[in-house]
Amino acid sequence: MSAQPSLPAPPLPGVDDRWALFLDVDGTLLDFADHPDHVYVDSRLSELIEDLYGTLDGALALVSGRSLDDLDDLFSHPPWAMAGLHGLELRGVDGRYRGVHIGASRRSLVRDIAGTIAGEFPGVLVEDKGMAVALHCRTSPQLFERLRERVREVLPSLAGYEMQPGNMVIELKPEGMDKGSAVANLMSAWPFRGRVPVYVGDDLTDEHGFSTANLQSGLSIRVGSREPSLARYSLSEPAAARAWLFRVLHALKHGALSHAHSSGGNA
Ligand SMILES: O=P(O)(O)OC[C@H]1O[C@H](O[C@H]2O[C@H](CO)[C@@H](O)[C@H](O)[C@H]2O)[C@H](O)[C@@H](O)[C@@H]1O
Repeated sequence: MSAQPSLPAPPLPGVDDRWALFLDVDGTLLDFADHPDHVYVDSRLSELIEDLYGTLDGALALVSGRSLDDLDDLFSHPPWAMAGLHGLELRGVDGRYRGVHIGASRRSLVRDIAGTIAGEFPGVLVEDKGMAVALHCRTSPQLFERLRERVREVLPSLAGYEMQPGNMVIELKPEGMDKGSAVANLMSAWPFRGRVPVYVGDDLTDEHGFSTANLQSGLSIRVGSREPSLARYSLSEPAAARAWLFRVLHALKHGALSHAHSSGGNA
């Protein structure tokens, strides 16, 4: 497959632009670590998100493959809206929870099957996320394709579940929701309704978010260089995404910084 032309860096908002920000977490706001628990949200990042949330009158959401419980721990129980487990869990800015429910016996079946597969692949780590389970191979990336094939084999015994590949991870998750649906859902109500959706993400699951942003005349911003992508803009890495978000905050509050004063490179 031929490479896509390189994507431009995203624009900054004007002070009167009514953006709604949808931010993926791992690989976008946070640099990758070898273990899901080894990531850290420093005070600079949490203050940045808090400030953006206030400046956007609440129109900011995290959209992640992590569970809401995990996001609450990482971001210290924030007030902003969050979609967890790729949209299977959704909590609005009003604190109301809407989510898929999967019974205990099904959860334990999925967990058991994932545990069996991990046992066959030394180096693969199981992350139990409740109704979804992730099999991580970041420390043994050569296992990714075999792991994907093995998970594909067990899918017929897990009706209602689907395989979700990601960055050095293969997940088993209930069908029927994705990040794009979560964004569309949030965009249908206050404080998001009527704003321009701006979706920033790095992974395959974020393509659904890019699609929704594009459909709603918004901005789709890919972090990294994964191809192909529906994104129309790009930032090179999480550090560039964070630097761009600082400039977005400044632009919303005071107008865009001149190039000479902007910090951090992007695309
Ligand atoms: O949608 P996201 O917020 O990007 O979450 C996607 C997955 O992120 C986590 O896994 C990824 O980050 C880990 C920590 O850096 C890394 O070790 C792993 O290889 C990555 O795939 C999280 O653990 C998953 O549950 C999320 O689905």
